[in-house]
Amino acid sequence: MSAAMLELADARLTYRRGAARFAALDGVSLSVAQGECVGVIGESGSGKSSLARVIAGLAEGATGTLRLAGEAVPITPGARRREQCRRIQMVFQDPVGSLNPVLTIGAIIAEGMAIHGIGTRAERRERVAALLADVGLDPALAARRPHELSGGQRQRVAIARALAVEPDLLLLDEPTSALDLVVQAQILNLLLALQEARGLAYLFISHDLDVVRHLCHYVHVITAGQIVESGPTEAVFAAPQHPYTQGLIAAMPGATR
Ligand SMILES: Nc1ncnc2c1ncn2[C@@H]1O[C@H](COP(=O)(O)OP(=O)(O)OP(=O)(O)O)[C@@H](O)[C@H]1O
Repeated sequence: MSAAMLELADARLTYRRGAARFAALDGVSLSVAQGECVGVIGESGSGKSSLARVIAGLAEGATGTLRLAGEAVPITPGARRREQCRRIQMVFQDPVGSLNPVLTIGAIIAEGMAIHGIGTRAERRERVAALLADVGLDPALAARRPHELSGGQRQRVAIARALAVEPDLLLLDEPTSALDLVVQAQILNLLLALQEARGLAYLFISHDLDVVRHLCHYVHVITAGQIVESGPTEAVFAAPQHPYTQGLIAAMPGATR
């Protein structure tokens, strides 16, 4: 196994609930190697999105330590250097809400490259066309706007936008949950192919156990802001140790009870 691309240690995030404090993340540690897909599974409210937000540098008040390829990266929003932000990109669940409706697809994909000073305007245009082809879309779609695309096409655009700035780590937060099953399978296969071609590290967050089983090498199970079980995906699915994991797997459609 190659050296860790992402190392997160003792991540904590609390929210205020009236006068009380509530721990959405309660000491989470995990790592992802280059070329590896690590899954995080748990039910709604277990802390999965909070985890993604902390790693992406979007969670005010988060504590813990984060390293990318051995380099310390601040965990607090606003403290990261632009170059550090570039290296971690996120793909969200909702491909409608995450794409700016007034921009063309080409502008959406090129925006990050411009912010990070990648290429000239002409080079960026060329790169947009290549990225659209890489994610299985017609480069002519660059001139369209998000509302003219299907849900699956929009999610391909979101992936192209993330890849445009050449990240080391992709944070995938329920990237296929809003899609129907056929399109979901196509997007998962695309993610697998892109990972193989580019050696990316993926942190894949999902409540969908089937999807995680299909895609991830290693899996963490989270509940109430804590990881309660971790292991190679097949081992965890074949012989879950923690009662919470056992319950999740027993509740899967098609599980033998
Ligand atoms: N801004 C916020 N203020 C207060 N509580 C919050 C906030 N965001 C999330 N929470 C709470 O923190 C806990 C973890 O939320 P989080 O969104 O991380 O869970 P999740 O596993 O991603 O759930 P889902 O799959 O439904 O998105 C939940 O109990 C949620 O209600």
